[in-house]
Amino acid sequence: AGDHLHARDSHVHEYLDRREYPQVSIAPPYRPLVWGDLNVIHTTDTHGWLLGHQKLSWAEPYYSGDLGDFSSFVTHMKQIAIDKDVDILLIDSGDLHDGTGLSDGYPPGGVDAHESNKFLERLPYDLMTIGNHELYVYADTYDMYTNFVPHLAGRYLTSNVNITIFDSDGKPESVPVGNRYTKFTTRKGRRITSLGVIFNFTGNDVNTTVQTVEDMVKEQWFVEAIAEEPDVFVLIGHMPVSYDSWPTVFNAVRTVHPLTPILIFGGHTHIRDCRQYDGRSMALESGRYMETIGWMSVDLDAAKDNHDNITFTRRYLDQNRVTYEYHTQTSNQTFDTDDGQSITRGLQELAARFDLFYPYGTAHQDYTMTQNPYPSNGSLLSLFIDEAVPYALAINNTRASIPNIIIINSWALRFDLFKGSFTKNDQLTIMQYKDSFLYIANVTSRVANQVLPALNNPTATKRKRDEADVLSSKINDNQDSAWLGETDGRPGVGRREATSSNWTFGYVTRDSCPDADDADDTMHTPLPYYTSPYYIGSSPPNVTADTPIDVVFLNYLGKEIISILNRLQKDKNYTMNDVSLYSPTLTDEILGLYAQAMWN
Ligand SMILES: Nc1ccn([C@@H]2O[C@H](COP(=O)(O)O)[C@@H](O)[C@H]2O)c(=O)n1
Repeated sequence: AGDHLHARDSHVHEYLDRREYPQVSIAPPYRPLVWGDLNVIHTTDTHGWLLGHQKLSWAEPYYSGDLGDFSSFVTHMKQIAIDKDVDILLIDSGDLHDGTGLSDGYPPGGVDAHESNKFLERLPYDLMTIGNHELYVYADTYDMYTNFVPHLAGRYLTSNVNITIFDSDGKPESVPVGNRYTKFTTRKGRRITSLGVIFNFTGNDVNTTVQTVEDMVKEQWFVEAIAEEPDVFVLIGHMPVSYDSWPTVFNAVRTVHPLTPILIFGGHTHIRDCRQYDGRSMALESGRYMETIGWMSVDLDAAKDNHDNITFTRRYLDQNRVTYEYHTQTSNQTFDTDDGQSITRGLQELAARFDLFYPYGTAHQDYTMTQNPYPSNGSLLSLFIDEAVPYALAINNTRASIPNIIIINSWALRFDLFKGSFTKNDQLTIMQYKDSFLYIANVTSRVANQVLPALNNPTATKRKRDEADVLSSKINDNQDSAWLGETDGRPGVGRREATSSNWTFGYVTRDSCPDADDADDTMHTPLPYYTSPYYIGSSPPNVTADTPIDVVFLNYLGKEIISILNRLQKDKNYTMNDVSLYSPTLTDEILGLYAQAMWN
């Protein structure tokens, strides 16, 4: 234990020294940002990645900035805006929870992201909104409502999300988590009206409410909020800018104000994306996990008193110090602000306090979500469902000798696993949900083996697959297809390790705004991308068709499994009463148990 603590402390100090000088060479942006008279820096789906990406497999070094660096960047950009005498806003589109040890590695009795959010409070956000990950667990929403939202002083917007709170007599009251809308005036005197909208999310916890976007725009408060014409509408939301409900909000505003400029900042699908719903609007989505910082600029003064299309620019910045120093014309010596450095130190201390450097073992290769096909040796999904879950669930389990099939949703896995030390933080970046494994006993192997194909069948999984297809088609749209030719016939091609010859790997975006190929701030070669099924399962046991086996699944999938079983057979009507807990082991413990046993 002494060695471990020593290693942990030296890790903190090494980190603080090392980060200013990236260990590998990374390419800088290739041209300055274009500024307008209103400019916006945008984050979304940060999911606790406040220390950025610290691994060396490509393209991780491109996202190696941390929230302290980002804070310094924002401070410099605000000063540049003052020097240029223009406006600048800082906006976030939600999903602060669920993603790394900083948000999810809290000790028993803690609340997800309570500590990591204290660092976000120190950034000068002008507008923020709520994501679905703020709504899976009531305690998280309540923590946002009580502790986080007040810091935004009326600018945390939840136009269609309520929380039910209880007074001392237990009397419930449903209230907006933040404000439904806000109106404010910028430093340069521009009048802005803002809303904060979430997509039609249905997985929220009891005592939280999500109103559909279609119903929201019919509300009297909405009609009144948009009635007065501002200089510009800035609509933010945890809602994808493509293939979702932004047009409903946009059209509701446009009907009343045919010419008012509209800026939209979306999120949720974790991609770089852009749309223009008309010539006087732009909608931007800025990726995920502190990989991407979005930039939008607009010339509003030129849009006054005419019907012309408005000039917008947008850019997807890689989140690293080289990017930040390039755009602020600073150096390693002049870049850091005191507050930025204090945020970095505080995050490192939090990581040490949560014991996030605790090593479970050493991985001898990378396992990826999308850079290797599923199934394959390099696929994280294969490692998880074929090896890690069967191993971890068999520990101290009296049912381990009964044949089973284990089914999970592949999106429960959230990030790649990289070669090298596998720590508590790595475990939580890959699988942070505290979902449990349930089972239904005595399903014949014949029926059990049909469950997975039926779940992945297009009719049964229409809604989920629609989402998945939209996402993967967007990702494919947004990836240069060049690598397909390059890697064809080399299915095991893995994530590249950092060497001088491959340092340009990263995002290659093609979005749906003008100059569609021109929005990435740094030029890259794309990494491989493979799609995988939404549901995956362990190998079926080698037993006869009428052998009774256990169907094991994540609690997240309970209702779907029951309804599929009832479609596949008519001998028994399954209900939740047939479901029991399979193992006390939760999803966020699986990989640590496996690594401890297999990677030491
Ligand atoms: N307890 C949970 C909650 C969610 N999931 C999975 O995460 C997906 C949502 O994440 P986004 O970042 O896309 O909002 C959801 O579709 C589930 O697959 C889970 O497994 N367990």
